[in-house]
Amino acid sequence: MIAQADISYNLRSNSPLKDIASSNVIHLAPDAKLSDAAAVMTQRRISSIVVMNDDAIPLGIVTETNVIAAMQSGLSPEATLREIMTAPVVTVPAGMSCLDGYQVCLRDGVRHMIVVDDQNKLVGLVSETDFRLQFNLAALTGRRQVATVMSRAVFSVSPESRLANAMAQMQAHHDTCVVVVDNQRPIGIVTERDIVRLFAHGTDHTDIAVRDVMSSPVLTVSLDANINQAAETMLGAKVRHLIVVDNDGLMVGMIAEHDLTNTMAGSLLDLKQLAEGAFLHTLVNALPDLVWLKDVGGVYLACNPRFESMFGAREEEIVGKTDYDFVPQSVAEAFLADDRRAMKVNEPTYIEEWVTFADGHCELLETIKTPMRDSHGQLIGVLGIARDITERKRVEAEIRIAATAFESQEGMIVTDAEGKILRVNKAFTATTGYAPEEVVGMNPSLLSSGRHDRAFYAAMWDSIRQHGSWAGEIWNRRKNGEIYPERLTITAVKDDQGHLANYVAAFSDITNSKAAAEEIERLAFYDPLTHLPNRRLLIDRLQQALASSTRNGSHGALLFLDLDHFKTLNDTLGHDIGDKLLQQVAERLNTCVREGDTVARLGGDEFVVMLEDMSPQALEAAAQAELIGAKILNRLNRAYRLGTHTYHSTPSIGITLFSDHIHSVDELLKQADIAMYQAKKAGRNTLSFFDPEMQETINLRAALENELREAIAHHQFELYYQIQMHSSGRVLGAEALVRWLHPQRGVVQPQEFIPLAEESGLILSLGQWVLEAACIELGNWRQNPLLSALTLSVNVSARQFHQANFVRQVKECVRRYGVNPARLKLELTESMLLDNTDGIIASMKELKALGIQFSLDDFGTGYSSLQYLKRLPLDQLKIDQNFVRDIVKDGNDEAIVRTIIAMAQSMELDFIAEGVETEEQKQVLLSYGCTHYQGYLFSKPVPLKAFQQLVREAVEK
Ligand SMILES: Nc1nc2c(ncn2[C@@H]2O[C@@H]3COP(=O)(O)O[C@H]4[C@@H](O)[C@H](n5cnc6c(=O)[nH]c(N)nc65)O[C@@H]4COP(=O)(O)O[C@H]3[C@H]2O)c(=O)[nH]1
Repeated sequence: MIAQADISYNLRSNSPLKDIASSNVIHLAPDAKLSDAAAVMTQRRISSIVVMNDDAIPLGIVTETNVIAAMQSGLSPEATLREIMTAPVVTVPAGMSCLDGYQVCLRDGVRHMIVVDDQNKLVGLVSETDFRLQFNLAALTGRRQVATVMSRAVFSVSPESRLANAMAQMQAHHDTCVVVVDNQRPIGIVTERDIVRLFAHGTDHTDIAVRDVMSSPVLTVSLDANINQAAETMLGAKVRHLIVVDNDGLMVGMIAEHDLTNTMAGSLLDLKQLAEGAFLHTLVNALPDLVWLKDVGGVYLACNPRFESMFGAREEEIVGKTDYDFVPQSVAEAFLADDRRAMKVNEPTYIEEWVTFADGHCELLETIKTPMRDSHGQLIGVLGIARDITERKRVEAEIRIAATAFESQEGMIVTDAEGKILRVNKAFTATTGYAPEEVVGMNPSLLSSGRHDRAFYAAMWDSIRQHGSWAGEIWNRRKNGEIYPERLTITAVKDDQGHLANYVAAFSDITNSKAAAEEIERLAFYDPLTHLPNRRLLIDRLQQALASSTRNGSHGALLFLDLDHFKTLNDTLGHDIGDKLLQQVAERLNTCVREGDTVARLGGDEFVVMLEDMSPQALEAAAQAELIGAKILNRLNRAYRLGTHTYHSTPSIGITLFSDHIHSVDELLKQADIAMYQAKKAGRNTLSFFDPEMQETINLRAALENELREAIAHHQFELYYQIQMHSSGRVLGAEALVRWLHPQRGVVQPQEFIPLAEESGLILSLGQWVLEAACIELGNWRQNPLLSALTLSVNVSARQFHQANFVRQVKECVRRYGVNPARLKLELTESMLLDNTDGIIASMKELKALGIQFSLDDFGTGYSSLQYLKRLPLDQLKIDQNFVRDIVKDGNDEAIVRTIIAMAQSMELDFIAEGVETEEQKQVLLSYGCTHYQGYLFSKPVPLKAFQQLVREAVEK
């Protein structure tokens, strides 16, 4: 236990030597004489003299012992100090602690210590007394009795003994004094100082009795006195030896100053060692690190509690064992290999290793293995200290990851809570042009482009405050002044206490992606040829316009434009020229409307102009729309320069108004389209407003188309037969005419559905059905003598004939139903023969080769030239009923009929007049040589049975 009071000794023992060294050092030059030294010692009552050169460097020391040794060896008093001094002398630095200094004294067996400065120059001299006084060790060891410290083997002489003899004894025993006793009672003492004094006075010492030189009376101290008292006595009498006597005054020993100091200092050192031991023990046990010591053979010598937890065993269970007793063999071998390496390289070795503890958890340990040696330098084992660095490594890894993430492709800014920039990354510099040192400490607002108003930033900071982050697109400014768009995310970062600590901003320059997005938008929403909004964008805007007109009650208008005869331009001058016209039309349209209005191209030659914010009054709005429509008509009517061509184009414009959500976008577009169609019908190059009645017609048509589709699917058709007669009353054959047996409406005439079937394409399946039905019937006729010689004419529509597989269809029918091909007559119309003439002729020839006949219907209504007709492999011309109808009254028609007949005759074609209703007509025709007739005069088209009856009646006549 260290008493509070002892701490002061401790502190004093730590004070530097220069504090206790006496600076008033008696010194002589090395050339000084032995006699000088003895004289100085005697005069000044000192026991040593420092021998020093002119530079104040101590060269040696001359003590009383040196002087006496010189005397005994017979050296002349004239001998120099260089010859007798102790050299080299023990010097210690002035900054060394008193305790350490004293330990040097003990180690080197010297009683004086020369203290030097950095340049090795003399600072002072420290004696044992100085140490003792400094340490003030009396209090520490005051209770110890003199008996425990004194030396019992005291050399003593009788008063009559010769001094020479006494000196020889002193030298032999390395004693500094000899006690003169008389019957064991100390009566005097002869010290080195006494002898030196004699020498200084030049007294011959060889034959003097000690009684004559001894100091007397002698100072004694009793056996049971404590050393404190002994020390005080010595100090008071300025002596260095006390004779210890028993209660009877008989000498039992001697105590020297050296004994006192040594004892006291020894106590102090013990104390220090004790304290150091306790300190080390506490330290090692309190350490969070694992600490252990193994001998060279790997046997545990010690460990701390933390280490105990690794093996799950107490220190006493670990000591004396090896790693093999606690961990798997491979691990033990690895541990020992590290130990051996540390011992081999003889310096601390660092190892990082994952270690599994007894309780199963793992730690990453950073282990330092240090070879340990004893005070003689002998290797005694390995000291291990291991620290858990699991968390540190994790944090390091996180930091590394964070650092890597920080240096990402995105620009990063980290600010403090006040918004001052703390860090930026390389991507930041690459994007903004600012080096880190230019922005650290600044506010990120230095990047502001000026494109956003206060409200924008206020909303941004509101979001960060409320939700902890903000993300969006922002315009910023680079160092070179260029403004660029970036996608920015700002996140507020809080510390462990939840206080705002930083803001982290991550951004990427989206100049390129924005341009790409704009390009994509352009492609998605704009027509690449004219750069006008396309249908999608128009629909989008129309929806918005509808919503806003509903809100504010204003009208809007849709103008649907179609360029008249655009197809002809394309076909004649080519698509490039057509495209040029479209581009110029687009430009002109744009000049006709206001900023907020939309000009769109739907495709082909169709444009739509959408006008907004027109009058809430329908009539007024219509007038406004008409005005714009007229303006457009006017502009588009002006001549176009298309390459080298000057071209005139006219549009047909349909207009419809809108003011609320009653009509959908699609309905409105359809209305405008219908109106445009009306304009076309009205002669083109005009504008027409949408007429609801027309829409009704169109709706009906649409309904009819659906019904027709159904009818085809469910075979709601029947063939009627109109008889064809010879002027002789002989039946020639019939024309098959289709009828729709409508479930509600009854028999529907072909005029009501054939044109629609043609337009919608349904004519293909309908035509196929007719052909098959006709062939089935013709097949049946073949077996019937009444009918087998008759010809059946079947109407074939243009679209039907142009089908690639039409010839095959006909052949297949003829084959399947056993038709005599010569009895099948296909009726073609003149108009259908205008396109792809060569293809048609080829098909006709192929069918004709089978024996199938061809009749040209409606002859005379078209523009067929004789030249052209001559190329067709026809069998018959049909004189259209329009000419027959008025043949009796109209000279014109009569002339036409005669011409047709003449043509047919010249081409050696058969000919038949249709629509013959009266006997008169028949007679006129007959007078021109026309002997074949079809018409109500003979019969209307009738169902099969009725037709057969007709034939029967005709035969019977
Ligand atoms: N006023 C009057 N009319 C007469 C007289 N004689 C005949 N007709 C009518 O004139 C039309 C003659 O047929 P088309 O010119 O081929 O004209 C046909 C033909 O172009 C077409 N058509 C009829 N059936 C078919 C068919 O199966 N396929 C195709 N593609 N078209 C057909 O429908 C048109 C009309 O057929 P329908 O209504 O049956 O009308 C028939 C017939 O009833 C007459 O003396 N006076």
